[in-house]
Amino acid sequence: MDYKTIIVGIAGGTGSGKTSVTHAIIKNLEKKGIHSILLEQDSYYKRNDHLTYEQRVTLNYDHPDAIDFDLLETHILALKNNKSIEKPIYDFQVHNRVNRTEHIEPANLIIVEGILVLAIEKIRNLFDAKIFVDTDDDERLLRRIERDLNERARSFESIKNQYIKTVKPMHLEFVEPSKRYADVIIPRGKDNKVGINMVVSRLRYLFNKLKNK
Ligand SMILES: Nc1ncnc2c1ncn2[C@@H]1O[C@H](COP(=O)(O)OP(=O)(O)O)[C@@H](O)[C@H]1O
Ligand SMILES: Nc1ccn([C@@H]2O[C@H](COP(=O)(O)O)[C@@H](O)[C@H]2O)c(=O)n1
Repeated sequence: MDYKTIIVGIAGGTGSGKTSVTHAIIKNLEKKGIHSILLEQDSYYKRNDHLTYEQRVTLNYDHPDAIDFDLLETHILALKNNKSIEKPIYDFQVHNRVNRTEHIEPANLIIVEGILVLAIEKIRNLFDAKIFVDTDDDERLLRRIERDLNERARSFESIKNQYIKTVKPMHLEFVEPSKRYADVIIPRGKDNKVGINMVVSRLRYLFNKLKNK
């Protein structure tokens, strides 16, 4: 293998534990002196400045068209070519990007996390390792309800309506079928310490190979 940069994709349904698993991987690698950078698919939701808040609330945020995958691809390729990027910042409470960005410097290890990152062919093809976090639907839903109530300023009614109208159907159409592209499936999310440690070991191996070239 001839890596200049290692790019890892981490997908899974909403509430599956992708973010928690990703942070566990990053933390474990950091302890071993390996710095990685994270691109969250959520940061790449398209701007909807032309819509009112009431209109933005009703959008389908689980369909691939909601996300600017062209910009995500451009940013992954820029980092791979040793160039810095300005990562967008998304605000879930107002359903829109904010006017600030986060400056990200290149690193040898890039992690791209999000519900659809394995579903989109041109993004999937950029990954050296593809991971799917697999958690039971009922647990994912319970976690999502709790999180959206506490962290995303949503009402129970809005969470329920969104789940039935868009989240569940898009999960069945796009997210769940993308599991077939994964190299590694991590059941149960962050509680699966063995699975996480195996991924960390593999990434350390690839990183050391890259460093010693
Ligand atoms: N194993 C777990 N047990 C209990 N709560 C969890 C677990 N994993 C994640 N959570 C919680 O569930 C919510 C969603 O987890 P997160 O890692 O953000 O998932 P995702 O990024 O897939 O939506 C968060 O509030 C998180 O703290
Ligand atoms: N304005 C928005 C944008 C996205 N969502 C939901 O976020 C979910 C993806 O994030 P996870 O951390 O759960 O993977 C996705 O299922 C969207 O429905 C939203 O509710 N509002």
